[in-house]
Amino acid sequence: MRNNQLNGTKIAFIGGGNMATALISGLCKQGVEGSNIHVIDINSANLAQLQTKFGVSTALQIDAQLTSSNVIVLAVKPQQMREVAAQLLPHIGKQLIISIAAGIRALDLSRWLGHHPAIVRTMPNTPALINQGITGIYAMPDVDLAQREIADAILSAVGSTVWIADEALIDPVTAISGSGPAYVFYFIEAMQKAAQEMGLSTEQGTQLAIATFTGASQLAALSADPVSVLRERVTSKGGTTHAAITSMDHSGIAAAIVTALKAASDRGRELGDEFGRQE
Ligand SMILES: NC(=O)C1=CN([C@@H]2O[C@H](COP(=O)(O)OP(=O)(O)OC[C@H]3O[C@@H](n4cnc5c(N)ncnc54)[C@H](O)[C@@H]3O)[C@@H](O)[C@H]2O)C=CC1
Ligand SMILES: O=C(O)[C@@H]1CCC=N1
Repeated sequence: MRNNQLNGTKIAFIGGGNMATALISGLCKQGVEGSNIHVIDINSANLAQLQTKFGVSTALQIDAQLTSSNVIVLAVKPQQMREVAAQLLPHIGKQLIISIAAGIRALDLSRWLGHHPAIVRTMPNTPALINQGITGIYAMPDVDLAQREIADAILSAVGSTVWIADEALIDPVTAISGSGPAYVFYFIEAMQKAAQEMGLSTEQGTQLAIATFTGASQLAALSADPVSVLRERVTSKGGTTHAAITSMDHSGIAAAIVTALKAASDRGRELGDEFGRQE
């Protein structure tokens, strides 16, 4: 087993959708046995797929196997979290609870779970599907070191992790990297449209746009220079890039992006308020 931290750890998921599937796939690639993973979902088709693909055990509702797990990952939508916590409450013991839901605050989840102390709130993203995810992680003060290491090992199975000391900053993390893949896809879609309008084929536009994102991201990751310097190196005086960047500046694109990401972060906080208030 490559990930010794998780050796023998029994992990249960409530919610077996997109993000849970990415995490389970990453865990299995890390050598976690499917027999150590249990998934609860109300959708039997999702469960059948997970069972076939990863050899995990499954159930349509909370059962003894979930109760005997060491870690429970809550991977349902924020709107379902309160109801799931209520179902879980009578069955909960000393398990480490990891939530991946946007907005839902650790303290609210803890209260819904009878003041359960071991709550870790995380924000992964969909590149987890190809082991290139990045996850922000916050742990409540009573989560011990061994539990923090387990949480880190689970999320590291699908990419890298960034620990966040102040839970309020998980909403900005959600705005940057949780929702972030959608902004990148949005930009790629715009580049595809421009390519097509200027006469390139759909295939050519797609290939050019995606390879440019991959190459530029890798360059930014590997270069010792700041991203602004990398941008300046592309931007010849009086050249083509200068024409595009000047146009973007005139349209206020950078400022609009900052405003948009703040809206995402605000929405995360609102979700927390909306569901945290419910008693
Ligand atoms: N999709 C994304 O890019 C990201 C999503 N998240 C968070 O991950 C969580 C899950 O999102 P996705 O996987 O995208 O959603 P999804 O809709 O693919 O998965 C949710 C799953 O929960 C199941 N479910 C609903 N009610 C249930 C219940 N009472 N008991 C058991 N299972 C139940 C559904 O059948 C579904 O399979 C959300 O809270 C979201 O905020 C976090 C980071 C990124
Ligand atoms: O849009 C959402 O609410 C979720 C959280 C981050 C990405 N998707």
